[in-house]
Order: sequence, then C-alpha cells, then structure tokens
Amino acid sequence: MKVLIFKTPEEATEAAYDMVIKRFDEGLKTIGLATGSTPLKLYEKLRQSNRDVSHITTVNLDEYVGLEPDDPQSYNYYMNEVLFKYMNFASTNVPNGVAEDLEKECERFEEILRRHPVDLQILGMGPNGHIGFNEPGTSFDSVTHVAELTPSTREANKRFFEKEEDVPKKAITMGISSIMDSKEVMMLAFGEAKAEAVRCMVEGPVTVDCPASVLQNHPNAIIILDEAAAGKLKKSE
Ligand SMILES: O=P(O)(O)OC[C@H]1O[C@](O)(CO)[C@@H](O)[C@@H]1O
Repeated sequence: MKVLIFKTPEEATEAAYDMVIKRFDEGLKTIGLATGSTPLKLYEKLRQSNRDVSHITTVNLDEYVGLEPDDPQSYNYYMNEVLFKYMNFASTNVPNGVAEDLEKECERFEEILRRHPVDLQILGMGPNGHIGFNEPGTSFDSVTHVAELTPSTREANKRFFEKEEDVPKKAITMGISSIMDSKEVMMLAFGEAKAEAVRCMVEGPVTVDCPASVLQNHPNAIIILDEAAAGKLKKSE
C-alpha cells in the first residue's frame, strides 16, 4: 500500500488526475469509478481534458436500490451529469437499482466485470471505512450484491437528499472481492471526517470491521490523502 499525502484536496486531485491520465496513455481498457463528493474535481478535470476515451469501458461501484437512472439522487444520474455526457467512453456500466430482479442484476454486473476486468479502480470511502457500499461486517469474499445501508451511512449521505427518510435503505454494490480483483486501486480520501477510517485502513488490523483495511492486501493500492484525512496517521509527511 503506497500512501501519498498532499496539503489540500486540490493538490491530491491533481496527483490523482496525472496518474489516471498516465494509465490512459499506457493503454488502460477498463476503469472503475466511484461516486460521492470526493472524486468530483477529478471528474471535472477529466471532462475538461477532452481525451479520446472511445476504447475505454467504465464500471461503477454501486447504485441505490429503488432510484430510477434519471432520478437526480441516483448514481446513474450523477455519473451522466459529471462525466458520461461529456466523454466518448466505449461503454459505461452502472448497476440498475430498479431492476425487477435484483439478484439477476447483480449476476449481470459480475458478468460485465468478468468481460471487462478492471485495470484501475477509483475508490472513495465512507467515514465508517466502507468501500463501495460494503459496510463493516461484509465478507471479504463478497461479489456484487444487494447491501443494507447502515444508519451511519444513511446519515452521512443525507446531505444529498431533501430529507433523511428519502435516503434509500439498500444499494447494489460491487463486493469486496470484486473490488480486490482490480489490477490497481486508487483510494481518495479528503477531510477530517475520514481521518479515523483512514487510520484503520492504513494502520489498523485487516478486518471486516473496517472494509477499507482489505486494501492492505492489495498488491497495487495507492492511497491519496489530504493532510486532514491523514491527520490520525502515526507519521504524516
Ligand atoms: O466522497 P463522499 O461523498 O465522502 O462519499 C464516500 C463514499 O460513499 C460511497 O458513495 C458509497 O458509494 C462511496 O462510493 C464513496 O466513495
């Protein structure tokens, strides 16, 4: 696990962007994408880059169950608004949270991952250490599945909704094993609210209690932090 610490989220994003572009130049075929507020600036820089990405497939980590793809709170909508409508990706894949048969939808998504092995997976994390929507306690062997969101995650994500009751209780998420199959992962975490989860991820034991700690076992994980998110690490440089 390689940990890089930058003064500000802007500087950290710059480094993340340079790395993504380098991978594009090296012939990356499939990129895994995350939602949330953390990668927004990275996506802004990508869409401004005007890169030809017609040979690149995207897969997304997760989607809320019950939200139509055109619902402004859905991750399908988010991805369209911040990236997909500006860039000519070969294909984009976000789970369908309103599929009639959610189990089949999870299998369909795993099949996409088999056909398009992820070269680089961008990750964010929840304040409780979740990756995708793999909440504490999720098996490291999990593949794409329907996850129950914890009250703390619903609380953390309510800022994107009008009322807390509107935050869905379930989501489809790539599993921890699906995420670990990616050849390389790039975790972005900014702000003090992530500091404890960052500490568990980097310095804590590898345990299902902190899903992101599994990245210690990934052969190719890069963790990009701002100083606030790195604030609880023993040695922050
Ligand atoms: O970047 P934010 O807004 O803190 O969101 C954190 C994380 O929560 C999730 O959105 C849950 O999917 C992660 O994918 C994301 O990276």
